[in-house]
Order: sequence, then structure tokens, then C-alpha cells
Amino acid sequence: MGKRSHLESTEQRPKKKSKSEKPAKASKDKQENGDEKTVSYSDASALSEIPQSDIDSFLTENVIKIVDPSSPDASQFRPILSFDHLPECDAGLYAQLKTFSKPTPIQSTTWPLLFAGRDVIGIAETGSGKTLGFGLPCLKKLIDSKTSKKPCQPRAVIISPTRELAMQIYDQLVKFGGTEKTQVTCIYGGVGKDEQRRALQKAAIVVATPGRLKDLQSDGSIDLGKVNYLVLDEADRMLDKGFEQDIKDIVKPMPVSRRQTVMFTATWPRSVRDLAATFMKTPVTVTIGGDPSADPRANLRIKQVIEVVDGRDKEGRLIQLLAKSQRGHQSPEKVLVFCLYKKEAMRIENLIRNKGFSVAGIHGDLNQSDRFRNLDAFKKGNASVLVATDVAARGLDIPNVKLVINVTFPLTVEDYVHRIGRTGRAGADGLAITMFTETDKALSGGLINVLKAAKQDVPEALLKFGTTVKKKQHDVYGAFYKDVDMDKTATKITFDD
Ligand SMILES: Nc1ncnc2c1ncn2[C@@H]1O[C@H](COP(=O)(O)OP(=O)(O)OP(=O)(O)O)[C@@H](O)[C@H]1O
Repeated sequence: MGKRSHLESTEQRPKKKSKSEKPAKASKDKQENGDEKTVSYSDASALSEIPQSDIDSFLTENVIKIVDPSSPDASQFRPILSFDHLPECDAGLYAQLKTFSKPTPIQSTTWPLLFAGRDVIGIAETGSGKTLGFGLPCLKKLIDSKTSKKPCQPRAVIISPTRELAMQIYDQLVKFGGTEKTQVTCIYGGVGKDEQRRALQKAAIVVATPGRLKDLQSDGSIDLGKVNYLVLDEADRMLDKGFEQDIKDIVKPMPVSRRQTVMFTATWPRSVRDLAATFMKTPVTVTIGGDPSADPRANLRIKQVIEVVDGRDKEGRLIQLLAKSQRGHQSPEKVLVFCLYKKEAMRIENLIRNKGFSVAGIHGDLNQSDRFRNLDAFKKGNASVLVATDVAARGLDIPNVKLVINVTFPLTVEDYVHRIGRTGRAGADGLAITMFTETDKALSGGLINVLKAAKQDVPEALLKFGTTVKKKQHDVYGAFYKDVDMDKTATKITFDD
């Protein structure tokens, strides 16, 4: 793949005054010896030759918004429209990409920025390939910068809110980078520390949940002083009150000036934006689907059905829906059933099992090996129904989930968007059926906005609960966070470690 700088490349383009006539972008990166190294990125020649009108069409068709506070001309980074436009990298990093036809819009748009060393906030719908969006530049940065075979301190840290999501990110990095070359390690709570300590001794990339990372950092098992690539996946969750202090403690040894900071999510509530800015240096914000809006946006390929019901009718309705999805087909459909509380999840799982369906469960009261085992059974189709709390709401990429049923509405509309996003992934369609009761009515306004933005039907019965959106608290994630008795988090909300 030939490469040219932006200056050279613009000379090749049609005469139209191109917004992208800018020199290659460069930023500073701290090297192992402490000196700053310039990171430079320039378009591949094949990308330079694409007419600006094609680039503009791509940005318009995918409703891509790029806001770069350091430059009013946000289009100086041409999106990588094809895998042939990727910058050169050895170690076969791109070999696995051949299973896909082209980059997704969030990958196309954020890759050049990340290759150029910029801090990036990436906001794109659920199931749109954000993991590789931050993962591929992470692997490339590591491969490019490798000076010795045995790093004794990690260069990259990726933080995820749940253990299962951390493992999934780890699996993706291994698939693309290979364990040998990239020395990636995954650490999370709920299992022993000794093996993780041993693995950390040769880890270059650490994927972690915050609690365990902080633990191992506090006892001296890991030194993050050389980290120059930090990712907060599900960034709005990582910045909410449950995790904020852990994240602040974790990043202390890696000053913002010396690291590239990357935040990806499908929902970006205003309540976390100021806090996010304190972790980043002049980040570029990329939003697929338009301006980052106050109302979270659901994936448009998911059909959303809201059923306003009496709380006492929920179980009967659930069984009816399951019967339809499990018995009317050649093979039962994969259905994910969400509950809000762990005890509720256990009760619903038992109910479903007693009705003769093949079911597994995942929630915070299970030990970690059961959590992994049950998730795996669902992924492989050995159980066709998975009953989960919000521990499974974010990030999990389970193939072919046809239907999401919300038995109890989550605490925030953002969580709703993430829950239903377990279906309709990677270009597929999906269906989400949500039971909404009078007790959820304070969230009706937010839900109505999500439905309207996705051009979904809004039932009369839902409108009756009101269209006002409760103002978000300044310092908390979701208006209802305060209503939750935090002394009872063990039974209500799961913050992973
Ligand atoms: N370029 C691509 N073309 C097609 N599929 C892709 C591409 N990149 C990634 N995928 C696939 O898309 C699926 C969803 O990707 P991923 O889990 O990264 O989504 P996400 O945007 O992080 O979702 P969420 O917001 O739920 O965390 C995965 O199965 C992944 O392998």
C-alpha cells in the first residue's frame, strides 16, 4: 500500500477546493526512554485519489459529524473507506479483516484520527463495530512502537464495565493481533489474582474491569506509568458515579499529556461530557447519526414494541411471547430477557425453566465461572433463552439474538438503548418488546423521544404517562440513580469489578 502525505495527495485530487487540503497530522507520543516521538499519519495513495465528492457523499449519507476543537476544518482526515486504505503495518494485523467487506462508518472515520495520535470520542449505534474502531489502532500502535520483545510495563489499557465485555474485547484483540505479538492480558474480578499477576508480567495491552485493575495497581502488581493508549469502552458508564473515582485513581500515573485517550459508546448523556473533557486533550468528537443529542439514539434496524401492561400480567405475557418465539420455528430463536433485579432474574429464569424452555441466566449473584458458562451456552445455542440483569446490557456481541424482551424497564433510557442493542447487530434486523408499567412512568418522556427518533410507533397508553423528560442530575448518570438505595446495590444495580 503506497502512502502520500496530505500535501502531496491533494495535488492529485480534482480541482474542487477541497476541505481536506491539509498536511499530514502529527502528535506527540511518549517513548520508552521518556522522549517525545512524533506520530504521523498520512493517507494511503488509493485514499488520496478518491474524489472529494465521494468523501463528502460518504459523510452525508452516514450522517457523520466531526467536531475538532483544534481545527474548524474537521474534514482534514479523510475517512478510510476501504481496508486497502489502511496505513502499512507488519505482523499480519489486517489479515482477519478479510471476513468483512469494508470498514463500518465509525471505523472509517475514527481510524485516521487514532492513527494520527488524536484523542477521540466516538459515538455510534450499538453493534456498529466500535471494538475494532479502538482496537485496531491500539494493536497497530503497539506493533509499530515495539522496541523490545519483553515489555515489562503495559503500553495500553482498555477499561470495560463488565467482566464478560472485557473478555470479549480481549478475544477480539487476540483474534486480530495474536497473543504472541501483542501480549494482551485480561484482568477482572470474581476470580483469583495470582494467575492475573503472572500474566501481567509480560502484558503490553491490558483489558480490565476497573475494580480489579485498581486492586492490582494498589498492591503494586501493575505499573501503568508507561501507558500511552487508554480506552474507556462504554465511556458514559465508565464515567458515571459508580466508577468515576476508580477511573480517576487508575489514570493518575499516566498523565493526560502523555497518553492518547479514547472513549467509545452508543450513548453520550450531557451529564458525563464535562467530566470526560477532564480526561482528554482537545478530543475530536465523531458522531455517526448526527449531533450528539441529549436523547440517546437506538439502532434504527431494531423494531421497538412497547406494551403498557399491569405489573401482575407481566409473567403471563412473557410466557406467551416465548412460546411464540420458541415453538413456532424450526429451531428456537435466541431470546434475551432483561430484568432489573438479581432476585427477579432468578425468579423469571425458574419460571421459564418450569414452562419447559431451555434457559440460562446471568447476573451478579452467580459466580464468575457460572456467568461465563451460561453466556457461552446461550452463544452456542445450548440455551435459547438468556435471562439477564443489566450486567449483560452493554457491549455483549452475541450472534443471532432475534428478540430482546424487557420484563422490567431499566433505570435509565440509556440502559434501554443498550439492552435492545443486543439484537440488530452488524447490519442485521432485530425486535425488542418492552413491558412498561405505571411504576416506570417517570421514564416515559425519555422513552417516547427514543421511539420518535427511531421512527417507531408510540402507543397511546405510553403517551398518557407524559412526555416530559426528567432533567438529568448534574453529577449522576440518569435521573433515577438517586432514587436507588445505594445500601442495597447488591440486590439492585450491579457495578462490576
Ligand atoms: N467492518 C465490519 N464489517 C462487518 N462487521 C463488522 C465490522 N467490524 C466489526 N464487525 C462485527 O460487528 C459486530 C458488532 O461489533 P462490536 O461488538 O464492536 O459493536 P459495538 O459498536 O461495540 O456495539 P455496542 O455498542 O453494543 O458495544 C461484531 O460481531 C463484529 O465482529
